[in-house]
Formats: sequence, structure tokens, C-alpha cells
Amino acid sequence: MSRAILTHLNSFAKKSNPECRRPEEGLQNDLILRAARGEETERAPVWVMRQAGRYLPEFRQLREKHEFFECCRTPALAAEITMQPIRRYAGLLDAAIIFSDILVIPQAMGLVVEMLPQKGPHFPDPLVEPSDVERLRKKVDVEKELGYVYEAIRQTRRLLDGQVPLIGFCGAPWTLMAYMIEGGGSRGFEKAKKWLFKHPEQSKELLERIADVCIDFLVGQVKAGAQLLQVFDSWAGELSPSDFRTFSLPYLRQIASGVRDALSRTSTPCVPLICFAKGALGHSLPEVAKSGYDVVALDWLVEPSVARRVVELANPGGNSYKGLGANEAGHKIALQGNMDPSILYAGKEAIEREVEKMCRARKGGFGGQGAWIANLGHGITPGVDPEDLRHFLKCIHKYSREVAGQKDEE
Ligand SMILES: Cc1c2[nH]c(c1CCC(=O)O)Cc1[nH]c(c(CCC(=O)O)c1C)Cc1[nH]c(c(CCC(=O)O)c1C)Cc1[nH]c(c(C)c1CCC(=O)O)C2
Repeated sequence: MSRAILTHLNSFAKKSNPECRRPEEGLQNDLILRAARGEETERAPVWVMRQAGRYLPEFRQLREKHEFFECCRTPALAAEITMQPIRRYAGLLDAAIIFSDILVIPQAMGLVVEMLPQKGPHFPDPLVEPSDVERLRKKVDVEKELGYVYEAIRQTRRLLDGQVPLIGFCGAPWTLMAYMIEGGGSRGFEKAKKWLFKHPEQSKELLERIADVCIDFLVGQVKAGAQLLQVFDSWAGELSPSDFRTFSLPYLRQIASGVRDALSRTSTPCVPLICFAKGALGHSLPEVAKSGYDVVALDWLVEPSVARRVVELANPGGNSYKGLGANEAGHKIALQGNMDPSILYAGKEAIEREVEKMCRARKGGFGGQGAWIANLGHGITPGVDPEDLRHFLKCIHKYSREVAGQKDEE
């Protein structure tokens, strides 16, 4: 067969195989992908952590009939819930995030996790001693255990039909380990921290094992159609600076490089990676900005204009990792965030004032320079009026577009 025909057949095979598609292919709105790769956009793309959740009456209605993890495990339900905010806020949200939970990884590793009404996650048999790690599956078949998430992603991509990109996610190893040992939410994390300090080596082994499962799971999500990925280290801020660098950061790095390496060995291009290390950026923003992610998500404890300068200084030449796939260019690190979610309770006037502040560089906001994905600094909480979230989204559109045209503000 001639070379020309072979090349043609190859490119046809690539186009017809969804796994070979670049994340932006077939999208009507690729704003968030452009921002995630360091491009300054005509307005800030916006999505909201926990945008599919209890503040939405349509979600609560569905939850009356279906248990939480049943929703996660039934692809049609998970896809439907993922679409709820996209439909309600048509044209205002620039990404969907797959409905699931970070605790599906401990489940895949062999632990039982329940979601108790009013109380949140509960592990009836948490890890107590390092010998309990024996109870975890030695080799986790992620496709078998969490294939339902991949199917939910495929179904959601069909429902989205290119309107906006779909974000996949997982929990970070330290946050997951903390849940596996505490057995649920916690105030002081005494049990999980006791492990770190009493059994540092076994803790590191466990963190590494969790990270390996995270990598497989994220790679599978990209192959199924996730177009960005976010890693949630919700409890990063519970650790001292040095403990964060010992017990969390290395595994965040392991995930970023592991996902890039694994995808580089397949025909599936890598997608932008977002790191959310909540509460750790006051001491470790430069380290997080150099950990191999495209986007650093900020909580509200960091001032955007300061974060911009710190990240710029940490990565003067753009991304320091050897670019692969979607990230070949060594582009600048993008920022995501970071309004205090409680402002959504303060009424439309306060929301507008705070969004404007977040958008304007002169007021310490993200300003017109550098790539920015607008979001809250943590998840939206159950008591928020959905119309107030609509106002937040509209204000982001309005003020970020205004500021994008005014670089002289800096
Ligand atoms: C720590 C954490 C969890 N889960 C998650 C995190 C990291 C983000 C963060 O820090 O908030 C991540 C998560 N959980 C959920 C999503 C879905 C996608 C989205 O819309 O963002 C995502 C991305 C659904 C959910 N996960 C949960 C709900 C509500 C449960 C219900 O319907 O009864 C939803 C919509 C339950 C959950 N799941 C978890 C907790 C602590 C709780 C109970 C408290 C709470 O509701 O905030 C663990």
C-alpha cells in the first residue's frame, strides 16, 4: 500500500476513534480550554465547584428517589444530574463537571463508604492500624470497579453535544487517606495525622498506592471523554508547610506526571490538569505552581493579584514540565477561583460588588492579564438561592469582559 493511502487511513482511523480526539474537537465553546492552556480570553470562563448539588431543587427532587451512591453508580442518573446546572444556566456556564464523588476511590480500593443524610460520608470500617491496609485490594481493577464513571462520562458527552467541555476529577491522596482513617469528616484530623507522625513510611506507601489508583482513574476518564481534570486536595490546609511538602505535594506531582506519561503512551492526547490544594497556597503556592499542573485553583485566602505575581516568579518560562500532548507549548500557568462561597448568601448587591472586585486588577483581583478561570474558592453550599448563583455568573460575564479590554489598569 502506498504511503499516501496509509497516512489517509491512519488519519481516518484517528478521527473515527473518540479516544484520539483532542479535547477541543467539536466544541461550540472552548473558552475554558484556552484559558487552561494559559491564553488570555475575551472574558473569563466560569464554572462552580459542586455546581450539581443540593442547592438545586431539581437535584433534591431526584435525591428523594435515589440514594447518593446509587446516583453515582447509575450512568443515566449521573449524566442527568451533571446536565442540571448546564440546562438551568444555559449559556452562562463554560464547563460541566461529571457528577460523582472523590470517595469512589476508597470504595474501589475495598472500603465501604456510605453517605448519611445530614451527616455526610461514613466509613463503617475505617483503617485503624497500618496492618489494616491488608484489607485493601492489592491490585485495583479500576475499569471494573469504576467503569460506571466512564460510562457516565460517555453518556454526558452525548447529552452535552459539544456545548461546553466536561471536567473529570478525583480526590488527592492525602485527602483520601484522611477520610479512610478518620472514617468521615473530621475537625482536627487527629487519627489521620497520628498515622503520618507515628508511621511515616507506611503512610507514604499508602499515599503512593492511592496515587496509582488516581492515575489509572484519571487516564480512564480522559479516554472516556473528560476534557479537563481537577484533583481535589480539600484537606491540604490541615498540614503544616513541611508536612504538606512531605505527605501531599509529592503525590500531587506523582499524579500529574503519571497521567501525562500514561497518556503519552496511548493515542489519546492529554487534557489540561487543575490542582486544588485548599488552604495550602499561603505557604506553598510556588511549589504547587511547579508541580506539573496547567491550572492552580485558589481558595479565597489568597489575593489574586499576589498569586499572579508569585506564580509568574515561580515559572518565568511557563510550565516547567516537559510538555506532552495538549501541553506542548510550555504555556503560562492559569489561575482558577476564588470568591468566598459565603458571599452567595449576602444578596445580589454584595455579589456584584465582590465579583467586580475579583475582576479588577486595581482592586487586587485577577485583572486583565494572565489566564483566569472564574470559580468560587470552594464548593457552593446547599442553602444558596439558585437565582443568586445566576447573578454571580452574569456578573462574571459582564465584568471580566470589561476588564479584558483594559490592560492599562495594571
Ligand atoms: C471533600 C469532597 C467530597 N466530595 C468531593 C470533595 C472535594 C470537594 C470539596 O472539598 O468540597 C467532590 C465532589 N462531590 C460531588 C461532586 C460532583 C460534581 C460537582 O458538581 O462539583 C464533586 C466534585 C457531589 C456531591 N458529594 C456530596 C453531595 C451531597 C450529598 C447529598 O446529595 O446528600 C454532592 C452533590 C456528598 C459529600 N461528599 C463529600 C462530602 C464531605 C460530602 C457531604 C457534605 C457535602 O454535601 O458537602 C466528600
